[in-house]
Amino acid sequence: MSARWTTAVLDTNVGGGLAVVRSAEGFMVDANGALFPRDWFKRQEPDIRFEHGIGHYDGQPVYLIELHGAQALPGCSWRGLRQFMLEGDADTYTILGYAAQIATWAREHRFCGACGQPMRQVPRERAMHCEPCDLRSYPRISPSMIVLITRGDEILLARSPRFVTGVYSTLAGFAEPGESAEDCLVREVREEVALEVRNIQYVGSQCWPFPHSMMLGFHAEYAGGEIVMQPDEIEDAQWFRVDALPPLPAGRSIARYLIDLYVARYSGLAEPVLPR
Ligand SMILES: NC(=O)C1=CN([C@@H]2O[C@H](COP(=O)(O)OP(=O)(O)OC[C@H]3O[C@@H](n4cnc5c(N)ncnc54)[C@H](O)[C@@H]3O)[C@@H](O)[C@H]2O)C=CC1
Ligand SMILES: [Mg+2]
Ligand SMILES: [Zn+2]
Repeated sequence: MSARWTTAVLDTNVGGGLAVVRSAEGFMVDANGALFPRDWFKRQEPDIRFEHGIGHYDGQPVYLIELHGAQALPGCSWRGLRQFMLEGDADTYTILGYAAQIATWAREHRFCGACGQPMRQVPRERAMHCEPCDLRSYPRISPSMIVLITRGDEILLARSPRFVTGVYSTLAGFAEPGESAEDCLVREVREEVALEVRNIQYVGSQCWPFPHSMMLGFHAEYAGGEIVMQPDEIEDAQWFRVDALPPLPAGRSIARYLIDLYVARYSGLAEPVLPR
């Protein structure tokens, strides 16, 4: 959230406001950015799959419009959410991150998981509803733990084969049913590098809309064991001295924040601010 952006469930039958436009190719942008006058956009006869009213930006209603295909409009192009995370301003990224999660959920909950019938948007609530089953589906959020493990002037960083070449990051993993956040953290650390940790401290959280994680960030101290890398998941894991770190994750990630925070505290520098 920011001071300028608040989420809301808006009536799509009311005209006006702004639109963010999404397709499988990402979000539509032109020279003015990713927010379009909604009535103007609808006059371009887009092939709309669905529409949700998602919030207010500077008091103006904002709608998400999802298209069937990546139609080209003059002067417009498509840009992925990751690019906005890396390069966009914080407000635009927050709005599009939220829109992307609503779009993912709306696209994946068109039919009831119990009976297979089409679901309908519930007015004034962010939910899809199956009438015969009286079943509601809400946007999915997946809790994920992320932890920086330290050993004095060394920190543990690892590479997944999915990462950008050369980049090392903190360990992370999705919570399973039946686990506390701390249980999950201990299990993930054992699975990925076979180490034991102690003094688990919660640091802060971050929404990570790729596609719907809620990152819970922790710091933990090394307690024992030798690194054994999990096949397929972990390509490399090493202890790095705080003054000799490898290429790190993007500045807006909580992974980077956890690393920067520890390095700042260890070196007596000013502490960074957790990006939202
Ligand atoms: N914001 C940040 O700084 C960072 C965010 N992340 C995010 O954290 C999340 C977890 O990290 P990973 O190491 O990839 O997870 P992980 O260590 O649990 O392994 C991924 C595996 O978990 C399973 N999985 C996928 N979606 C799931 C879900 N919703 N619930 C339970 N299991 C699921 C799949 O088998 C997948 O291959 C990812 O979304 C990743 O993008 C990871 C590192 C940094
Ligand atoms: Mg992992
Ligand atoms: Zn049903």
